[in-house]
Amino acid sequence: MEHAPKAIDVTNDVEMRTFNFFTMGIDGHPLGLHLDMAIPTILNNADEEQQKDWLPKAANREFIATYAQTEMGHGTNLKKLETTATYDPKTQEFVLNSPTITSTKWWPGNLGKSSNYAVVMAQLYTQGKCHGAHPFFVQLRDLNTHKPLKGITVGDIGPKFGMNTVDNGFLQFDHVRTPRRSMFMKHAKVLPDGRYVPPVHDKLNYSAMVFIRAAIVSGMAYHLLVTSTIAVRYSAIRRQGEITPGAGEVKVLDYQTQQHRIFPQLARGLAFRLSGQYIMKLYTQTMDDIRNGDISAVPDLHALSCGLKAVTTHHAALGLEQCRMACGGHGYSQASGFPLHYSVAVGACTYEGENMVMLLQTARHLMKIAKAIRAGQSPKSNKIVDYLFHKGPPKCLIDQAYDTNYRNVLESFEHLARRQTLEVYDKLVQLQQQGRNYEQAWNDCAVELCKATRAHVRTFLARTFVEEIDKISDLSIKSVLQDLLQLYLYYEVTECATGLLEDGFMTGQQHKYAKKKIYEALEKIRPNAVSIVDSFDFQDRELHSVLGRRDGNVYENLLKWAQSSPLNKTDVLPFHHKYLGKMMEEARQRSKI
Ligand SMILES: CCCCCCCCCCCCCCCCCCCCCCCCCC(=O)SCCNC(=O)CCNC(=O)[C@H](O)C(C)(C)COP(=O)(O)OP(=O)(O)OC[C@H]1O[C@@H](n2cnc3c(N)ncnc32)[C@H](O)[C@@H]1OP(=O)(O)O
Ligand SMILES: Cc1cc2nc3c(=O)[nH]c(=O)nc-3n(C[C@H](O)[C@H](O)[C@H](O)COP(=O)(O)OP(=O)(O)OC[C@H]3O[C@@H](n4cnc5c(N)ncnc54)[C@H](O)[C@@H]3O)c2cc1C
Repeated sequence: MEHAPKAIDVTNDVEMRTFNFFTMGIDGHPLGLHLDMAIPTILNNADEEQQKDWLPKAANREFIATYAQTEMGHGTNLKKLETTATYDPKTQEFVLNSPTITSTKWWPGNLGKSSNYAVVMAQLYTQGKCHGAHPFFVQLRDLNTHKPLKGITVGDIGPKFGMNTVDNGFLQFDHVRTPRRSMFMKHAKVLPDGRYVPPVHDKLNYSAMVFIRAAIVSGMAYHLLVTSTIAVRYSAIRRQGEITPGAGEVKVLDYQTQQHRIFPQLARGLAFRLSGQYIMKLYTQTMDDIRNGDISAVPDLHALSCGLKAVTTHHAALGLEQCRMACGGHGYSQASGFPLHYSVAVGACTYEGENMVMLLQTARHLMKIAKAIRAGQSPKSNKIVDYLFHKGPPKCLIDQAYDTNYRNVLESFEHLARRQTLEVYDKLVQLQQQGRNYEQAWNDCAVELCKATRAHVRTFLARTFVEEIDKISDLSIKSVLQDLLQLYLYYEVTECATGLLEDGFMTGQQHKYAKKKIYEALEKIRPNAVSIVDSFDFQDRELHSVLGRRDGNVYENLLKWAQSSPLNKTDVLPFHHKYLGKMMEEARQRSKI
C-alpha cells in the first residue's frame, strides 16, 4: 500500500471515498471493501441505534469489515445463497451456519487475512419460515489476537488473474451465534419474539451493490483515461518508420491507425466520467429519498446502474487492450503499467454483478416500458426513458448540413434503442402466444434483450456527453472537448452501424459520412492529444508506467527499470552451472565423442 489512509470521512461524499479507495492502491488494499461496501451498507441499512454504534468505529478504522455475499456455489443468483441465519427467540440470537461446501463464502475482498468483521448476506429463517437473503454484521476475528472466533474458518482463496494484493477470502460458519441486533434493522426487522417485519421494498438490502455499480462507471473512466494517457505519451515519443520516404522516422502518434486505436478510448473515458457523475448523483439522491420514505426512484437507479456498469466495464476492458497493443513490445512489459491496470479493470466485468446478468436486469425495466408503449400509455416524464415513447424521424439525418447539438446523431441512437426494445418485446409476446412460458421466452430472447440494453445505454451515454459539453463556457476548452465529442458520437455510429442499416434507417452513404467525421476528428485531436492527457494531471505513481512518464524519459528509465529486476542482481544466476551449465558441458562432451 502506497500510504496509510487518513481517518476516513464517511460523509455522503461517496465519490471521494471511492476515489480515495481507488487511488490509495490501484491494485487494491486492506480497506477496499470496508470503505466501499461495508460503510455504505451501514449508512443505508443500519437503523439509527446501529449507526450510532458502528459508523464512528468504522470511520475511525477501529475494525476492518468486508462484504461477504458471494458463495462458492452462487454469486449471481442471490435467491439461492445457502448460508443460513436462524433466529433463536430463547436467546434472542441468530445462528449462522454454512450447511454445504458450496455455501462457503468465496471471493469477498480483504476477507482472507485483513478483515475482522463482515457484512454477511444469509437466508433469514425465523418462526420456521425463510424470508430471503438479509445482511448481518458479524465479527469474524478477535480484535486483539486477530484469530478467527469459535466456529469460524477463514482464509485466502489463493492467487487470481489480478488484484493479487487483495486477500479475497473464503469463510465458513459452524453454528456461530450472533446477537439479534447484528441483523441490519433499518428496512427489515426481526422482533425479540421472532416476528419478521418486512421492508418497504425488498431490494433495499441490495443498496451497497448499487453503490459500487454506480462507482464503477467512473472507475472505468479512470482506467481508460489513465491507459490512454500512457498510450498517447508513449506514442508521442516513439519514432518508428517513415510516412514520407527520406523525411525521417515519425512519431507513431502520427499514424492514423494509431490515432484510431487510442483516441476513441480517450473519448469514451470522458463520456464514462460524465455519466459516472450523473449516476452517482442519482444514487445519492435516491438514498436520501429512501431516508425520507420515497422509494420511487429505486427501479430507475437499479436499471441504469446495471446497464452502465455492464457497458462501461466491457468497453474499458476492450479499450485498455487497444492501448496496450498500440504500444508494441514495451506495452507488453510490466514496465508499461498495462498488465496492472488491465487486470484490475477487467475484474469489474464480473464483480458487482456479472455483465450479462446486469444487461438483463436493465432489459427487465425496458420490457415494462415496451409493454406500456404497446398499451398506448404516455411517458412518465423520465428523461432516461421518455424517448422510447416518442416517434423519431423515419430516416437517419446524420449527414444533414447542420446538426444542432448532434440532435440527428442522438435521434439515430434513440431510433435503434426504440426499435430493438420494441422488437424484442414483440418477440417475447409472440413466443408466449406460441405456447412458451415467460421464462423460456425470456431465455430465447436473451441475446436480443442484451442488445436492446446496450442501445439504450449508448443513447444515455451519448446524450449525457452532449449535454455536459454544451454547458461548458470556456470556449477554448469547449472546442477541444467538442473534437472528442465528435469522435465519440460518430465512432459509436459506426460501432452500431449494423443495427442502423438493418432496417434501412441509415444508408451506406451516411455510414461513409460517419467514417469521414471520425477521420476529421482524429486529425483535429492529434495536435492537442498530449495536452489533453497532461490536463488530467495523473501522477507518475498513479500511472505505474515507464512508458507514460510525464517527463517522456522512457528509454533511460526502461533500462533502469530492467536493471532493477531481481534477476539482474548477479551476472550469473546461482542455478546456472547446476542446470544449464551442466547441460551444455555434457552436450559439448558428447559432441567430442
Ligand atoms: C477527467 C479527469 C480524470 C479523472 C478520472 C476519473 C475520476 C474518477 C473518480 C471516481 C473514481 C471512482 C472509482 C471507483 C471504482 C469502483 C470501486 C471498485 C470496487 C472494487 C471492489 C470489488 C467489489 C466487488 C464486490 C462484489 O462483487 S459484491 C457481490 C456482487 N454480487 C452481485 O452483484 C450479485 C448479482 N445478482 C443480483 O444482484 C441479483 O441476484 C439480481 C441479478 C439483481 C436478481 O435479484 P433477485 O433477487 O433474484 O431479483 P429478480 O427476481 O431478478 O428481480 C426482482 C425485482 O427486483 C429488482 N431488483 C433486483 N435487484 C435490485 C436492486 N439492487 N435494486 C432495486 N431493484 C432490484 C428487479 O429489477 C426486479 O424488479 P421487477 O422487474 O420484478 O419489477
Ligand atoms: C475480483 C473480484 C472481487 C470480488 N469481490 C467480491 C466481494 O468483495 N464480495 C462478494 O460478495 N463477492 C465478490 N466477488 C464475487 C462476484 O460478485 C461474483 O463472482 C459475481 O457476482 C458473479 O457470480 P459468479 O461468480 O457466481 O458467476 P455466475 O453467476 O456463476 O456466472 C457464470 C456465468 O453464468 C452466467 N449467468 C449466471 N446467471 C445467469 C442468468 N440468470 N442469466 C444469464 N446468464 C447467467 C453469467 O453471465 C456468467 O457468464 C468478487 C469477484 C471478483 C472476480
